[in-house]
This record gives sequence, C-alpha cells and structure tokens, in this order.
Amino acid sequence: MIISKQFIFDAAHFLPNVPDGHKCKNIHGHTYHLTVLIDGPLQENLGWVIDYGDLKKAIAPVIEQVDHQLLNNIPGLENPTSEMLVVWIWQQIKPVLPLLKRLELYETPTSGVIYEG
Ligand SMILES: Nc1nc2c(c(=O)[nH]1)N=C([C@H](O)[C@H](O)COP(=O)(O)OP(=O)(O)OP(=O)(O)O)CN2
Ligand SMILES: [Zn+2]
Repeated sequence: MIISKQFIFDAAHFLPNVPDGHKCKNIHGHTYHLTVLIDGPLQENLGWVIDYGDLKKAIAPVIEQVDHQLLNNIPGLENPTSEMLVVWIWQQIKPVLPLLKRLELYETPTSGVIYEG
C-alpha cells in the first residue's frame, strides 16, 4: 500500500547556468508543493502503513532548511532546478524513511518533477 503526505514551502531561487536573457536567471520565488509517497505493508493492529504524524516529523528538518530561504545559498543547491532539488531532498529523506517510494515536487501549478531514486 502506498500512502502520501503533501508539504508546502516557499523559497526563492535563480538558475545561474541558463543563458543571459532567460527569465530564470533573475531571482524569483515559488510556492513549492512536495508530495512524499511511502510504500509499505499495512500494520494490521494499527490499520496504517505509518503514522502521518511520524512522516511529518521525519520530513520537517528538510522543510526547515529550505522554507523562506534563497535555495542557491544552500550547499548542494547552487543550481536549484526542480530536478536538483528533488534529488537533494531524496538524499536526506531516504536514510530516515527507507520505505520512501517516490517524491513529486511542483514549483508551479504546471511544472514539476517525479523522482523514484
Ligand atoms: N526542466 C526544468 N525547467 C525549468 C526549471 C526547472 O527546474 N527544470 N525551472 C524553471 C524556472 O524555475 C521557472 O520559474 C519555472 O518555469 P515555468 O514552468 O516556465 O514557469 P511559468 O510560471 O512561466 O510557467 P507557465 O507556463 O506560465 O505556467 C524554468 N524551467
Ligand atoms: Zn523558478
């Protein structure tokens, strides 16, 4: 069974490697939507895979690092495309949540990335 929880954070970024004149060379902000999907067995007595609250506690330290920050200032996110950011998030979450199955990260309502490690 796969369960999911969504996290929303705001951050600024610019993309340093795009050509001059590209709109994303300018600093701008997004309200990111991150969905974390966990694949695991149903615990029969509890009737759930894992507690959504425990999921929230596990993800909170990652969200705290990026919320209301300029992503480019964070080590490893010097070129903070959606693709680079989702890998950076995965690398922190997977060790603490081995059942992590998939991340979905949207930086606008129409632009996002899906990553499964
Ligand atoms: N493959 C990628 N392409 C782009 C990324 C990215 O991370 N990966 N990022 C950007 C910019 O961050 C930009 O802010 C988002 O681009 P875009 O979807 O074009 O944003 P719009 O709001 O203009 O999109 P609409 O089409 O108006 O919804 C660019 N490309
Ligand atoms: Zn952007």
